[in-house]
Amino acid sequence: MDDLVVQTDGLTKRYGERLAVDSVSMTVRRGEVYGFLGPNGAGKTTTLRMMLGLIRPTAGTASVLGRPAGRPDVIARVGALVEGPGFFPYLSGRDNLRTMARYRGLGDDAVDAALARVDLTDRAGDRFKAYSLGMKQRLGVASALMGEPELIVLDEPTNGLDPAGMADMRALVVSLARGGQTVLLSSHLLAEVQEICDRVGVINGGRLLREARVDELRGEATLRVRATPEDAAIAVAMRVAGEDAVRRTPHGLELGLPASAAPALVRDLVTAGVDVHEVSPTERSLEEVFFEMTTTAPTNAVPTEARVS
Ligand SMILES: Nc1ncnc2c1ncn2[C@@H]1O[C@H](COP(=O)(O)OP(=O)(O)OP(=O)(O)O)[C@@H](O)[C@H]1O
Repeated sequence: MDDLVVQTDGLTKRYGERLAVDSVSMTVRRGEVYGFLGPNGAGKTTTLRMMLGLIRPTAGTASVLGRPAGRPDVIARVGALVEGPGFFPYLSGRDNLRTMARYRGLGDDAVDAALARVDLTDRAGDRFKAYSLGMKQRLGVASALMGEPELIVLDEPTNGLDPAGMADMRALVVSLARGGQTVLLSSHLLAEVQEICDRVGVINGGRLLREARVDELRGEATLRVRATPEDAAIAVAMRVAGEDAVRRTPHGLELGLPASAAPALVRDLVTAGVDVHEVSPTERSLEEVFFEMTTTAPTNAVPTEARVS
């Protein structure tokens, strides 16, 4: 389908005994920022390398822009920064990019546009070896952006950056997607993924545990309410939110309502003679969801009862 930029089906990579990627089926849609999320060693880089045609899958398939991964006509439409490109230390940033641009059949205009995009124009004449880590990282991203590729694949793009550099990189990724490009990035930083991604695939132990929109993963927002008498509060809450959307917890009531519903709810509670002590919106962070997922989901580990002691 045209709006599927990446589609993998049962993608698997085995290194000897180690199953680095275990039957991953994922989809990246046109124009989105897709976060490939997982702890160190989860299988992110290996999956990305298979998508780019850098390594062969042991089993399964990956299609990119509707074609089998790694075909020359696809490579030209994909920009990637996976495990850092090799830059020449004694060449300037601009000359490094020019060398790559020639190889890809691109002109100097593509180099200048990419340098401007990552805010490196002023320092483009400096030797690569004199760049800070953040500038090196930005040059790497610039190399992926040359030629306005339809899909940009970035492996841990904020790795090694300071907080300001990370914020710049996030803003850049968001602006790329706004401009119509599709971005697939891997990260182990949940807060980052939560902030900039539209959809995420969560991978652990080589397995794709879940693929969903960030807001779906986090679940619906709820309102936590402490009010007395509680029975009267429950009656009002059920009328406002519906019977199924009211839960009694040790910390008070939890209602399946967004924060915007709080003022009207408080008015109704007070009108019914209920004392309201606290109303606070609660939203699970992706970190909580991720932690739940990676600690409760089945893994490749041998079940305890099957172990021989
Ligand atoms: N060439 C290789 N030979 C053997 N094992 C490998 C090879 N490449 C990766 N692996 C193993 O496959 C597993 C997945 O590695 P991968 O680099 O894909 O993880 P990752 O999610 O990208 O981790 P990180 O965030 O640390 O980069 C790891 O256990 C790793 O040791």
